[in-house]
Amino acid sequence: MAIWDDLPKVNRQYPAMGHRAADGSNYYISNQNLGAANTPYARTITTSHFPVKSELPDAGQLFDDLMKRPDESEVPFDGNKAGVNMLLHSMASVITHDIFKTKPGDPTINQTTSYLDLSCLYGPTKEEQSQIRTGVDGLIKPDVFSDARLQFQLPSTVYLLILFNRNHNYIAKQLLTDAVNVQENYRFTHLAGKDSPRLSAERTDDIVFQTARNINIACYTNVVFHEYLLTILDVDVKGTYSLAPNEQTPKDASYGNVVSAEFSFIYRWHSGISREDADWLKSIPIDKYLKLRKEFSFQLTAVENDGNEAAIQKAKMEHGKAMMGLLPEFGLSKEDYSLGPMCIGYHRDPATKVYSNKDLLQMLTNGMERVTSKMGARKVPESLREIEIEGIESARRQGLCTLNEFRKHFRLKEYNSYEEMITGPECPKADPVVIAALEKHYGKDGINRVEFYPGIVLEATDGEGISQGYSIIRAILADAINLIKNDRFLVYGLNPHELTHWGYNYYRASGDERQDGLIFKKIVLNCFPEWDRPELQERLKNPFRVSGEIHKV
Ligand code: HEM
Ligand SMILES: [Ca+2]
Repeated sequence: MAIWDDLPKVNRQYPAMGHRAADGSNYYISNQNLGAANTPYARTITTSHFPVKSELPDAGQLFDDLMKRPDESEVPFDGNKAGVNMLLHSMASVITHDIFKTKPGDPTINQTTSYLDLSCLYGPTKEEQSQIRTGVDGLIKPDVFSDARLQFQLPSTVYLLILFNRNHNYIAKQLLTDAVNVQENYRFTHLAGKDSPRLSAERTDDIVFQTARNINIACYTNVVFHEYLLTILDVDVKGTYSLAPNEQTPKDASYGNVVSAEFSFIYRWHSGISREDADWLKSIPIDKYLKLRKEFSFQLTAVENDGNEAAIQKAKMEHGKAMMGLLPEFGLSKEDYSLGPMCIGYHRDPATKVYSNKDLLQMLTNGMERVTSKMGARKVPESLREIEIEGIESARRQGLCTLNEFRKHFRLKEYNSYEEMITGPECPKADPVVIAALEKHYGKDGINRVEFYPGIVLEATDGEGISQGYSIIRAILADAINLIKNDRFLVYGLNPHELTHWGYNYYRASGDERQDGLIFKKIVLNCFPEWDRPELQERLKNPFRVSGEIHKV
C-alpha cells in the first residue's frame, strides 16, 4: 500500500460546500459548470452513419406503422406480466424530468441539472428555486412544484411531487424541534441561541432549507435505488439487496455528471402507458400543449438573444394568455391556474390552495392499481403521435447513432436481421406486420440503418420485471450507476454531519424497516399519517406492482 495514494489527487470534499447549488453547478470542484442547468447534453456514441434527410423515413409514417398502439378491436391490450404499475412509470417520469429538460427550440440544450436532485420539484436555477420557497424556516410552499411540464402528466406523477414537497416540509419542521436542535448543538436555530451565536432568520431559513433538501433527496434516491430499481429488475423489494450508495460505493470517481442525449430517449416510456391512461389521454389535447410550449420557447429564445426585457415580459404574458385559453380543454379553469401547479382532473381547495388528502389518495391508488402495457413495437397511444414525431426528429438533429451502434457500445450483440431484433423471450414469433413496416422504411436488408430512436422502442421485450427491450434495460443500469458514482453528495454526503443525526436515520430504512417495507411506505405514512391503516401499510410495502401481483414475486 503506497503512502503516495493516501490522499486523493483532487480534494473532493469541502465542508463549506455541503449543499447542492440550485443549478447543479458545484458538484465537481475543478469544473463547476459540469452538469449545470442550461448547458449542452453530452453524446455517448459517435455515429458513422449519417444519412441525408431524403434517405430517412418520414417520422409520422414511422410512428403510424411501427409505434402506434392499434385499437383494441384489432389487437387486445396486453398488460405487463409482472404486474408493474403506472406508479413505477410515474416515478420514472419524475426521474426523467429531474435530469432531462430538452429546450424545445434547441434540443442540444438541457435546461435542468444532470443530477438526481429533485430539480423538477425545487427548480433548476436560483430564481426558479426562490419561487417555491416561503423564505421562512426552510419551508417550501405547500403542494407546489417547479417544473410546469409535470402539470400535463399523469395525476400519479403529480402525487409523487406533492409527496416529496410534503416530505421536505415534514423534515424542515423536524430540524427545528428542540430534540433535533439539542442533538445538533443548535446549529439551525435563531430561536434558542443557547451555546451558539444567534442566527439571523434568513440564515436559519437557508440552512434548514438546504439541509432538508439534502435529506429529502436522500429519501428520494433511496426509493429510486431500492424499490424502483429492484421492481424493474424483478427482485423482491423486501430483500436487503440495494443499489443505493453505501460503504461499498466506489469513492474515487465523483467527477460530476453530464447526462447524454441518448438517455433522454432511453427513458421515453410512452409505450408502457396503461389502458386506462391511454383512454384518458384521448380526452386531453396534449399535442396542443406541446405546440404552445414549442412556440413559446422559440419566441423567448429570439427575444432573449436581443436582451430586450420588455419583449421578454410581453412574450411571457402572451404565453400565459394562450395557456389560459387552452385550460378548459383540459378541464381546468383560470382559478386552477391561479392557485398553484395544476393536475388534470383535480382541483385545489381555493381557501387552503392545497389538494385534499382524499384526492391525493385517489391519485396514488390509481397509479398503484393500473397495470402498465407490454412494451415493444406498436404500443404507444396514438394521442402522443406529435410528441413522438418531435422526438424522432430531435434525435436526428442531434446526430444520434443507429440501434446497432448503440448495442455495440454497450457490448451487446449487434442484430443481423429484423427478425432477430423483434424476437425474444416474450415475443417468440416475429410479427409480420412489424417486419413489413421495417422493410418499408429501412429497406429489405436495412437492419444497420435502423435508427437508435425509435429502434430501442421496437425491440423485443425480455418478459421480466418492467419487461423492456434488452438495450433499454442495459442502458438504464449504466445510467443509474453513473448517477450515483458521479454525484459527490451521494458518494460522500450521506452522513450524519451533512444530513444531521435525525436525518441520517430518517432517510435510511434500516434494520427491521428495510425488511418490512421500506422507505416509500415510511415517507408516505409520515406525510399522510391518517392513512396509517393496516391495509395501506401492507399495500405500500410493494408500491410498484398492482395488488394482485404482489405476492407472486
Ligand atoms: C400520460 C402520460 C404522459 C404524457 C401526457 C407525456 C407527455 C409528454 C410530452 C408532451 C413530452 C414532450 C416534452 C416537452 O414538453 O417538451 C414528453 C417527453 C418525454 N416523456 Fe412523456 N408523457 C407521459 C408519460 C411519460 C412517462 C411515463 C415517461 C417515463 C419515463 C415519459 C418520459 C418522457 C421523456 C424522457 C421525455 C423527453 C423529455 C425531455 O427530453 O425533456 N413520459 N412526454
Ligand atoms: Ca436534476
